[in-house]
Amino acid sequence: MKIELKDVSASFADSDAPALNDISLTIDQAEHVVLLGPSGSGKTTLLRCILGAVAPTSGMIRVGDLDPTDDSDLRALRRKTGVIRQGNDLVLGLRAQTNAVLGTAPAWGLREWASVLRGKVPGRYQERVHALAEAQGILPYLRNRVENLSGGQRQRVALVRAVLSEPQLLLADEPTSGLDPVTSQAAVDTLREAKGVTVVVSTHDLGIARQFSRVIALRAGRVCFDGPQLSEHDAEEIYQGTAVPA
Ligand SMILES: Nc1ncnc2c1ncn2[C@@H]1O[C@H](COP(=O)(O)OP(=O)(O)OP(=O)(O)O)[C@@H](O)[C@H]1O
Repeated sequence: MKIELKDVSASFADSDAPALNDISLTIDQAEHVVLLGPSGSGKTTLLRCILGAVAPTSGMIRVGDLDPTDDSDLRALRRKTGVIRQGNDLVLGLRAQTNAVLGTAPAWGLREWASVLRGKVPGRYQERVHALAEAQGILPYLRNRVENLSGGQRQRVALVRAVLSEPQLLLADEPTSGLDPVTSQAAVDTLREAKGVTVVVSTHDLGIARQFSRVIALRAGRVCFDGPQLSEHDAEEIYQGTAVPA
């Protein structure tokens, strides 16, 4: 899905400075993009605006032909989008494998619901859940309740859930936080393998950023870098605050 933002600003009631300040950018259908920027620079807010979870105070957003601020478009947008949130949002009390299939629920019939209620993975998802869980190193934990998993294991369950629903858009907010280098790379590989899917990943990890062909950096709610390759010098500017707002 193509993402277009034009003059988008967003503010929160209890903050003086806008979280996003006049952002205009286009992310093409099937493009893979990394969002960088210091803590508080607006990365999560930008992802939430694209998802329709935060309404901009001004400006225009289109995701495909959908308007995230329009309630009637929002359901369709959410169905087409896989999301990995910071701190994730798994359903406690359910097994990892049940959480992993929850993103596919809109497509379930009675048979799938019956499987899930018995704590099983519906037949048509079994092979893919197995493969994704194996790639993420969480196969041994699939039957565990998610509250008994480590933070990094939960993070990977959230990744499997997001990818399993075969979204047209993947929004991943710091999907590798809390992961060791090996599992972090496996998570990045899974995101990069999502061919034909528009992928937007926020991260603080410059090593991850360098694996993506486009980096968009924010500073104080503004785009301060938008380019294909991130040099040491660019990274220094982004984090020292000397990059000139676009
Ligand atoms: N729900 C909220 N209510 C009030 N202010 C908020 C809210 N969410 C974010 N903000 C503010 O908006 C600004 C941008 O926050 P945001 O979470 O988008 O930054 P970020 O770049 O994702 O940060 P981090 O890298 O620490 O996750 C910050 O100043 C933050 O305090």
